[in-house]
Amino acid sequence: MSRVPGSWPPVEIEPPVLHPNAPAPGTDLGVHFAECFGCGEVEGGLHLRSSVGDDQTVQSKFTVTRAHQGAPGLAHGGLLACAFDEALGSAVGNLLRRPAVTGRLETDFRRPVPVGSTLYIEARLDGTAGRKIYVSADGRLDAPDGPVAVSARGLFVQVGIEHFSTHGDPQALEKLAEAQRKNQINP
Ligand SMILES: CCCCCCCCCC(=O)SCCNC(=O)CCNC(=O)[C@H](O)C(C)(C)COP(=O)(O)OP(=O)(O)OC[C@H]1O[C@@H](n2cnc3c(N)ncnc32)[C@H](O)[C@@H]1OP(=O)(O)O
Repeated sequence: MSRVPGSWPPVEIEPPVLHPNAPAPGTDLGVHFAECFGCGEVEGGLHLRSSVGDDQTVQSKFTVTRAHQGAPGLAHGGLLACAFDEALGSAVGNLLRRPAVTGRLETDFRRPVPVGSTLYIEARLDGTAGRKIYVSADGRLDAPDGPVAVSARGLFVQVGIEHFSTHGDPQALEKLAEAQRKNQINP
């Protein structure tokens, strides 16, 4: 359920088709990039942890610390949006294994998220339309069946791998690709 007006996805979509090498339900997805603010070992980062769920979902967990505050004792909304960007991106990257970036991210903040609470995020693939990949997620407080505190929906746009080398850090990208080849993760 969303408070954002308009139907979702906003265009006619194809059902998502999982990559043949997509990890099976239950697989721990680990860290996709050690310096990622969402899932890496970054000081003050979100340290979000994800695994594959059933029915084309990724389940993620993120514990709010004092480093994530906006108002005293409460999570900053922008950091919560970051957690959803990561969780949605993880669903796209791991289940479809198509290189993609966030084009649009909408968030509904429905309950305050206190420091010390853990957000249980379920991200699901909604559908694709050419290069456009539609995903959505709910984040529940302190338990997988807790009350929904934040909902999000996003459009990811498939890009060529040159997007990352042209606009990012090609050397770091090559190092990451090498590590992934060794671990046999991602194409
Ligand atoms: C295992 C991996 C785990 C990864 C987890 C990490 C998750 C974190 C993900 C991120 O945060 S990525 C970083 C934040 N995003 C960016 O930096 C993207 C910056 N934007 C761009 O680079 C370009 O705008 C973009 C690649 C998204 C699109 O540019 P393009 O020139 O390639 O495509 P174009 O603008 O023609 O858009 C393609 C389609 O998407 C649509 N589109 C793009 N942006 C849109 C938007 N904002 N709203 C609605 N539709 C949008 C656009 O209308 C069009 O629709 P049609 O095909 O129907 O014509």
